[in-house]
Amino acid sequence: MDYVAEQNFSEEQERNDGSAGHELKHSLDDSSAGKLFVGGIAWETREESFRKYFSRFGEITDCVIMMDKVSGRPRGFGFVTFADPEAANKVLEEEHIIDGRTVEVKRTVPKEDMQVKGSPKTKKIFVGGLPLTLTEDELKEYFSSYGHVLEQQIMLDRESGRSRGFGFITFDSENAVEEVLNNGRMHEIHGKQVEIKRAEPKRAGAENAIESRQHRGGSGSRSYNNFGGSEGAYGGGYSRGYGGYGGYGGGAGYGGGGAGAGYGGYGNIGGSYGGGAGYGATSYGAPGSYGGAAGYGSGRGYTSSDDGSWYGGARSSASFNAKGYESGGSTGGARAYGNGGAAGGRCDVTVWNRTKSKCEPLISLGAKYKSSPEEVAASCDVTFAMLADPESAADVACGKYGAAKGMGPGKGYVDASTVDGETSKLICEHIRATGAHFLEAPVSGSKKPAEDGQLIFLTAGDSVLYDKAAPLLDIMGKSRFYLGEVGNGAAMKLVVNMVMGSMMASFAEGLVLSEKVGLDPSVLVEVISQGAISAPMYAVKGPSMVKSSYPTAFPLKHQQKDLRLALGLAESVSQPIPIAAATNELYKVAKSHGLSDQDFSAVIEALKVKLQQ
Ligand SMILES: NC(=O)C1=CN([C@@H]2O[C@H](COP(=O)(O)OP(=O)(O)OC[C@H]3O[C@@H](n4cnc5c(N)ncnc54)[C@H](OP(=O)(O)O)[C@@H]3O)[C@@H](O)[C@H]2O)C=CC1
Ligand SMILES: O=CC(=O)O
Repeated sequence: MDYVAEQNFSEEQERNDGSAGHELKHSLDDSSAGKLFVGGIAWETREESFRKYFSRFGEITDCVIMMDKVSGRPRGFGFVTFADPEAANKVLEEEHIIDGRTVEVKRTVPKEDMQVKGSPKTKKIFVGGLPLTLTEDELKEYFSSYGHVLEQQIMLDRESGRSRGFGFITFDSENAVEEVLNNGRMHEIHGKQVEIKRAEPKRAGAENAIESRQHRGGSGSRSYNNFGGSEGAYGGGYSRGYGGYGGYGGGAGYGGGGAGAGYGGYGNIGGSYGGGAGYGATSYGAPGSYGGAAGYGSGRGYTSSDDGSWYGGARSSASFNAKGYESGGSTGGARAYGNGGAAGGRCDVTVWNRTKSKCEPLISLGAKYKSSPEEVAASCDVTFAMLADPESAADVACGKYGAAKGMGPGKGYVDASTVDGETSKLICEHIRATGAHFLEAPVSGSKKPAEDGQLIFLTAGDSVLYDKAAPLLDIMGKSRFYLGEVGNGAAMKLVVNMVMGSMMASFAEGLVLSEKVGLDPSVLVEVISQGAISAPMYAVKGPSMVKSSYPTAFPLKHQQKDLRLALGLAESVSQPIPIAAATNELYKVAKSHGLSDQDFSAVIEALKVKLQQ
């Protein structure tokens, strides 16, 4: 039977992992009588107003709104502790609206109570944060001191065969599990702190996860995908509506078959659980991350109360329809098909692509088709676009039959294309002129992360649309950043891709040079993957680069476009970026050798050409 990690909740961990600079004044356990969990807090709510609101019920001894440690943004939930437990009881009797948003208040439960009530006895444990080089035998050896190990398992990435940094141990008795946990939740194995949790049958975990999604979508409340470390825990123990995406790493691999459900979670603890497709060998989105809301995208049963739409359809700038997505080219298309994506039945999808045939796979899965961006936008509440470049993005949004023509008050346009800030602002102007809202939302993450719902959205623009589109973004992505004014999302994306393009070029140089001096480039890939400069990108692309094979995930022409736009961005602030400038030249050479539509890793061919000359 498959298992998921036990879901329990530790506010202490939440604070340590995710609360920016808030002192932990007292533990969850000694304050639960007067302590309440508050979920669904508006992004704009500050601790001051939060405290003020609840102070009408009695004296508050502590209150906190949890912050995402990476983005510094609020995570949509917090805690308030009253000196008198009676005050907490009063709070629980009423409905609460803070800054225009109905919040959900629940009683907290002491951790040990929760474990007693919520943790069935089990002979199996989940072990997360394993050193990637640890073998199953070594794992067994460590735990054998606690009891007889019947089975040991380290989960491997399907594509690379590498450890995903987590696994399971099955003992022959439940006592052994208790022994392990009596020695603490964190154990040191081969010099690394690993996390232990009770495993429980997958069915329960999956149900929890689905429940979470339904709650989220159904209530239309904000999504909590950034809950990170305690996300799964949170859902399990408290309010399953808030982020309970149970388990580890999910997405592609473990849990598969629609049960990314079981293994999502572990967003921001830091470490390297290799969560989801992201950390596994499938992408280069978020090394070292636990995968955020991994599994989220891949779970079935999510229903959104918001209408949305995507442009896209395979290889298009399609637009999707309410409750759906677009797909677009390599990335967009993948999203629409991927893991129970819109076309997989969770959302109504309307698509458009200038090449209609590319929409066919989506149409066959139930998507509606409209014959122009204007028509898509007119029929949907939220329209997503993902176009090749600034020119096509502007044309599809602002052109003759462009989306802006179909927009109006109450609607929203989310542009996920990678473009420069100026283009984004231009599109924004056209959309806002109709009374609609605009959000730029370029993504980090390629075809596979898109399929697995593991994209990272870099958004900026109208926050009201950010909130509205959040449930849809969370189907497609594992995390989202809201970066303020239009242009900031574009800039962030360009900086990220500037780094990525240079990393790839440098890696390519290493491969070519190693071969030239008589080394085996495959060994170089292995050496790099074990050291401090390892990156999922190298592990994923390296083996095929060694074989001169470049299956397209991120087209080389787009990488060069991004470098070009990054150079423009740097120019606008007189910032020298000499590495990126040289890298750009290399990609230009690759393009001139007909490699535009190959994966950007094909940039290595430009070096081969040069060296031969
Ligand atoms: N692929 C990836 O890994 C990632 C891509 N991105 C970015 O996302 C965007 C899309 O990338 P990707 O899907 O890979 O690109 P593709 O080249 O695969 O797809 C581009 C899409 O744009 C459409 N298009 C191009 N020109 C026009 C035009 N003039 N009018 C209307 N539609 C047009 C194409 O239509 P048609 O099918 O008819 O040619 C196609 O649907 C790019 O900005 C890219 O930088 C961001 C992150 C990752
Ligand atoms: O923009 C490309 C990506 O992989 O991210």
